[in-house]
Amino acid sequence: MHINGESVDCESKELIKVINPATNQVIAAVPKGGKAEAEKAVDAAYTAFKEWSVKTAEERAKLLMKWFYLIEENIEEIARIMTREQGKPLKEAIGELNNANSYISWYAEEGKRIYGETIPSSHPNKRILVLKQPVGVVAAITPWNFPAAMITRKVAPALAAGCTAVIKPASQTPLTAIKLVELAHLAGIPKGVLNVVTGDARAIGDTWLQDDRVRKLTFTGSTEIGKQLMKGAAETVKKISLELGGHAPFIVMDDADIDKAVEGVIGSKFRNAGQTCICTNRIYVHESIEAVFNEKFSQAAKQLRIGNGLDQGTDVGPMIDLHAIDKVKEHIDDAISKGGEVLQGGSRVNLADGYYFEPTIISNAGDDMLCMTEETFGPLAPVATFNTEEEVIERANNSKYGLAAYVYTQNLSRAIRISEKLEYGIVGLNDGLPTVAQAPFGGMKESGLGREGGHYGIDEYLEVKYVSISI
Ligand SMILES: O=CCCC(=O)O
Repeated sequence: MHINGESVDCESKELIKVINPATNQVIAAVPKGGKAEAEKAVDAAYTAFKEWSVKTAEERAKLLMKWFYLIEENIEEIARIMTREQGKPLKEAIGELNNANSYISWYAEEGKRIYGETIPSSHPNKRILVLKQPVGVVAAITPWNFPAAMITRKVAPALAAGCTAVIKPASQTPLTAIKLVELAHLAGIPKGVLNVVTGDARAIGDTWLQDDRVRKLTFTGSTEIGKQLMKGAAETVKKISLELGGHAPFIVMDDADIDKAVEGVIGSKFRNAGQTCICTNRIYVHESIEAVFNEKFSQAAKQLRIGNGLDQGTDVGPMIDLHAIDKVKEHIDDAISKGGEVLQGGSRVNLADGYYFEPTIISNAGDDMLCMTEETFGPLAPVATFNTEEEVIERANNSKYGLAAYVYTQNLSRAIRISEKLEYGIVGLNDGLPTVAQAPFGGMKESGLGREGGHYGIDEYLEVKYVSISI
């Protein structure tokens, strides 16, 4: 762990094993921190806030950019760490790190543009001045599927805004987080500004929820845990951002460029072995193009090479663990029992004791199937058909989730109509990979609160204050 600029152990001396999902081998162990370590991290962040928050944005940007360049210089090494603890192919790990780093450079600049406002007063002898100020200590709880990007997406705007942070990375993927924080210290980011505590999620999370010095909680993970954190944060009325579950529909209209749609859905569905919150979960294809779409989609999925992410040429790595595999199997069994037909894949792959699963396509999907109503979080692509635009919009919106949706069409009016009607925070219009640092990533309904990325993303770490001046 890293607390107050130092690499530290935990009081209990207990350890958590880190397992490579490609081999099921233990590759490292990290301290199992708890309440004591979580408190120490907040002590450090709270103390560091006093000096960090009054630095100029320019000074903070210089340090953030040094961190950016160190990540860039060490990208291959960090990517290997990520692939070994998380499983994703090395090329995806490098892609994630470039994306993660782009949040650091983007926010290093954006921190310089935290503009206030002056508001004309209704009293002739008054002036109103609006200030934006850092919220204070930020607690970031991050998931295993993006071990770097989910951290920088939170802490880059937080630090640029003048906040300090305590991070709890997922127990499956703490090594990338530790490496990133080590590099931050090497870059000269002062001690206490960025702290990482590994260990018991419940003990650490509860400690931070109860601590009123923590003024902001930011979390990416399941809707179930997000709801618990939201309740916990209410005790001390913290600001919160939640990036929760998704159940993305991928709509292919009859006028779509089918090759482009297939390319889009392959990326959107199978990257990270289907384990991203904006992965396509259910596909709706116009009934007139079903046969040709399914043929091309199956052919493309068949080309994907499954293997250890460290091996050259691997397209799809292992899933994170057995639990993840079981959920995919459950969704496939349920779909088959309800009339689904397996066009491609469908089975676990026995390779080096790892958690591999074939990219799987199921046709004849019905709205009553688990995979059409719940987030699968794995490489399963159910394809359903539809007849009219109104019908598909209604079916796409019929979900408690509202994170990302995808639409493929070449008709401009239709593209705009559908994009406006989809109840989702992100719409990929002829675009299967919409995530970038300058755009406001986030969900509607039970997919979350707040936005990460773009100028919206820094507001999450700022308080608005107005000064009423009588002259
Ligand atoms: O899983 C959530 C993040 C997905 C992305 O960054 O595109």
